[in-house]
Amino acid sequence: MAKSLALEENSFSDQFGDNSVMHVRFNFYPPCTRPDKVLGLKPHSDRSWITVLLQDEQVEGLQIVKDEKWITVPVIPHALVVNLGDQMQIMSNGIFKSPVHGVVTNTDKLRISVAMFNEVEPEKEIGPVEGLIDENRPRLYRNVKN
Ligand SMILES: O=C(O)CCC(=O)C(=O)O
Ligand SMILES: [Fe+2]
Repeated sequence: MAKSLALEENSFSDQFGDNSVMHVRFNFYPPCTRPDKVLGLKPHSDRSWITVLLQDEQVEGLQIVKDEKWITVPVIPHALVVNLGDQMQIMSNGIFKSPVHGVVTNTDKLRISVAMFNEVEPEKEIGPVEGLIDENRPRLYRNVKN
């Protein structure tokens, strides 16, 4: 990803710290009689730098905002969904986006997913890579900790 922006290969990974963390969350969405009223997971963006998601093989539910519209992420058996999070948006000074997404419920089927969040070391400050800040693209984010 760094190379695709003509940066040194380790420009982002240098910011991860020696003790970067991975959190894994198992999500269970029971069937719901009122999917029009009840969300499985409210709209959010992930704070990670990258999230790898194993969706339920049979039941759709994940939606993502693209061009101001909600679109359903299709279920592709044995495929992983790779999603960028806020830490990558910050380090890339807004070039890589951390999309807003959420999960809708289903009237008659339960749904399970497994999300793996890769995050920088908790006490490490991250910020936009210097090479991505210039007069045309000013610094969009201050330095922050996880
Ligand atoms: O269940 C899903 O497909 C998405 C889960 C998710 O966005 C999350 O755990 O942050
Ligand atoms: Fe998420």
